[in-house]
Amino acid sequence: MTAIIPLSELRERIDAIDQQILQLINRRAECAIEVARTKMAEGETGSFYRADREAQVLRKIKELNPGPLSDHASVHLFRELMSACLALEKPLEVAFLGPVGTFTQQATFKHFGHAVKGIPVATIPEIFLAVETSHCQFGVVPVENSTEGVIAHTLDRFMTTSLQICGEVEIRVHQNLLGKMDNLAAINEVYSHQQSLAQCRQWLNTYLPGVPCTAVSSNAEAARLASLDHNKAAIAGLMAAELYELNIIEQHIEDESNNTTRFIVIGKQQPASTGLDKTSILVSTGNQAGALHKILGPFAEYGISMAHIESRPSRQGLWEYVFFIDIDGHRDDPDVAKALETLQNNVKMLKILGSYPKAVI
Ligand SMILES: C=C(O[C@@H]1C=C(C(=O)O)C=C[C@H]1O)C(=O)O
Repeated sequence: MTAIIPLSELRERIDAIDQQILQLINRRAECAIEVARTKMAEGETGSFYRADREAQVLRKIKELNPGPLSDHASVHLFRELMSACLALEKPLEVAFLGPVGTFTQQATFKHFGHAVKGIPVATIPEIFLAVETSHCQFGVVPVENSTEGVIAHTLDRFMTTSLQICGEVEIRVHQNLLGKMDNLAAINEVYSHQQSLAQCRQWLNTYLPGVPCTAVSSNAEAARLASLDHNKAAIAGLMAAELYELNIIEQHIEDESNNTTRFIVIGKQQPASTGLDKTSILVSTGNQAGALHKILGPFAEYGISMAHIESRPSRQGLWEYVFFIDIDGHRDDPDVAKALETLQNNVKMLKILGSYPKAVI
């Protein structure tokens, strides 16, 4: 058995290591400041943030991590370190679906770290607008939920925007029943966003049968309303419980245990290829026979996997549809480029919504 080391000695060791870490992270910060100066000298005017470089840094940390810290913990520490280094220049401004306390805010911090300046915005179209008009450099919007499917508002906005998808984030969504009361019997109404109500439908039918459920603009708004009335409950994340000082009446009330929401980052940047990327496209075929075959053919020909396909009404001709498709790879990767070129000739319209690194954390 190894000898027990006295606590005082261990604390001395930790203090000495902390000093070294502090010096090293500040040396790293100085490098990041130099990177910004170099980028400026090369004529960069926009943000110094680079989605592709950040993904590569985090992947390297995962690869090199010797333990005992988990990969997850190491990557999160470095996520925050990079975020703080980047903010030395000027914190990034990122619009998210507000108010504060939403899952979209959680996704924003998960992707960019906590040194960003998150700007809560009321609706999904307004998030697009904030980035289009350069009020914010990036925006974060929900795009699909594993229980409830796609978020139509987000997909529809892609038909007209010139913004690019620059990243993706996934959040395991746990729903909770929150309120000022301390038992279910006191509840005469439940507020939440319609997606969250849908994710908890069975639970609500079982434990609060007959209690009216009212859809509001966000989970955080539901929590705010619940904080005003002792008989109203909200379904929301734990961040909202803390923010609006609500009791957690019941945790994890989502019907599906793997309930996950995927968010995307929108901006004006086009991240470079990292070797582990995704490309999202929008395709319209017109109302012709064999349309789907014409879309899928080029991907099969060049051996490209498709991660997702979703159809939405085009809003132009009756029964005309557009397809939102996610494929593996970057638009600059040779096989992807060839497949997209072939596809372009097969369809009425092809819009590349963005190539971006696959989520690392
Ligand atoms: C330092 C750079 O700029 C930013 C800061 C990074 C970092 O701290 O590692 C990484 C990518 C950029 O968001 C860079 O481009 O390398």
